[in-house]
Amino acid sequence: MSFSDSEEEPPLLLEHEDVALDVDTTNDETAPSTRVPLTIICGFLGAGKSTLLKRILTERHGYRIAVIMNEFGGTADIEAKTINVSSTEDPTAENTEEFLELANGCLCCSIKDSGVAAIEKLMQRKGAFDYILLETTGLADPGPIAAKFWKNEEYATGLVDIVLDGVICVVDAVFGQSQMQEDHATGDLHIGESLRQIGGSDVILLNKVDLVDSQQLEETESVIRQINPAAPIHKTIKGQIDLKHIIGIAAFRNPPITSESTPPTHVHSEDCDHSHVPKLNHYELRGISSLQVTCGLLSQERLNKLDEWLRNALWEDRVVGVSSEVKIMRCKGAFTSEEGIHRVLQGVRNMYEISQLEATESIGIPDTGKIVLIGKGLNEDVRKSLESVVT
Ligand SMILES: Nc1nc2c(ncn2[C@@H]2O[C@H](COP(=O)(O)OP(=O)(O)OP(=O)(O)O)[C@@H](O)[C@H]2O)c(=O)[nH]1
Repeated sequence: MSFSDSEEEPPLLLEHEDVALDVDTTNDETAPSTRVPLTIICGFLGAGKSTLLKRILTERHGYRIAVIMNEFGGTADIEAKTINVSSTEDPTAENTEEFLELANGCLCCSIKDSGVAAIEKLMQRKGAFDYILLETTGLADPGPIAAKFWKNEEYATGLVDIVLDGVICVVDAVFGQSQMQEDHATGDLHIGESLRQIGGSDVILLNKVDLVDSQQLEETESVIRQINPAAPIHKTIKGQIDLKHIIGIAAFRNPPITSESTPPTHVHSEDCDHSHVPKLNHYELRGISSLQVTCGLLSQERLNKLDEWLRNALWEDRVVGVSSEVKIMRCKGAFTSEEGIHRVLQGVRNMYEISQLEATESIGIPDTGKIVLIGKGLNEDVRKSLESVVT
C-alpha cells in the first residue's frame, strides 16, 4: 500500500471510442451548448476511491476530467498533495489548496460542500470539462447527492449543463463483508451507509482483491448481489479498470422505473411518493467523528512513538491515558522528519502503513504535518494523547 506506483503495470492507453462520452446534446435548441456528465464515486472509508481517482487523473486517456474530492475530516489536502504530480501552471505546486492542474489536462480540487458551487467556479475559471468525477466522503449516502444533479435544471448555468451519468461504489474486498454485516445488524430504521452506497450504485468496483482469497471474494460478491442484483461487479486492484466501465455509462439517461420495489438506481427526491427512511445525520448516528492534529518536524524518537501509538490504537483499540474505548476506522497523515523526509500515513481499520516519499513525490508537501483520524470515541483525551506524541 504505497503511493509509489513504480511496482504497478503501466496504465493502459484508452482508445477515445472506447469511452462513450457522447452525452445527449440533442436537437433541442434551448439546450445549453455543453453537457458535462458527472459520475459520483462512493464507497466506505478507505475502500480505494482516491486510489481510483488518482489513477484516472494520471492516465493518458485524452479527456479533460475534473475530479472533485469531498472528504470527511479535512483530509482532502492530504489526498491532493499525495497525488504526486506537479502542476503545469505552478511546478512547485505551492498553490494547490484550491485545485491542481495535471499534465494530462485533468484537474483535481477539494471542496467541503456537495460540489455545485465549486464546479461552477471551476468552469468559470478553467472552461468546460469533458467529464466530472465527484468523490463523496466514505460515509456519504450517494442518493441525495445524486438527486441534486439528476436532471436538475438548476445546475444548467447557461454555459454548461451538468448531467448525472452514474453512481459508482468502491467496495473494500477486505472489510466490505463485515461492514455490510455490521450495517445490516443495526436493527433500527436506519439503513447503514455501506448498504445505501451499494444499493444506490449503478456499478460496483470490488477493490483490493489482491488482499483476499477466492473464498472471501466470492462471499463478499454474493452479499453485494443480495443488496444490488442489478449493478455489474468489477474486481479491481488499486482501482485498475478500463474507464469505459465507469464513465459514460449513461445510467441516468432514462428515467428510473418507479415501482413498489424501488430499483437500485432510483434517486430519492422530495417528489417521491413512497416512504423514505428518516433523514438522519449519518456521522452522528453512528457516533463517528474526526480528529485532526498538526505537528512540526518529527524526530526519529517521535516517529517511533507515533508508530507505537498507532499500533496500540489500531490493534488494541487503546490509547495511552484514555480509559474509554477508541475505534479508529480510518487514518491519514502527511508529515516530515527532522531530516526533511516526507512521509505519508495511510490506514484502514487495523491495517496501516507509513511510507516514505521520494524527493520527486514530495512536491507540495508542507513541513507542517497533519494527522487525521476518523472513528468512534475520538474525544479531547485522545487528541491530547496524540498531541503529546507528535508535538
Ligand atoms: N493492496 C491494495 N491496497 C489498496 C488497493 N486500493 C487502495 N489501496 C490502499 O488502501 C488505502 C486507502 O485507499 P484510498 O484510495 O485512500 O481510500 P478512500 O476510499 O479514498 O479513503 P477515504 O477517502 O478515507 O474514504 C491506501 O493506502 C491505498 O494505497 C488495492 O487494490 N490493493
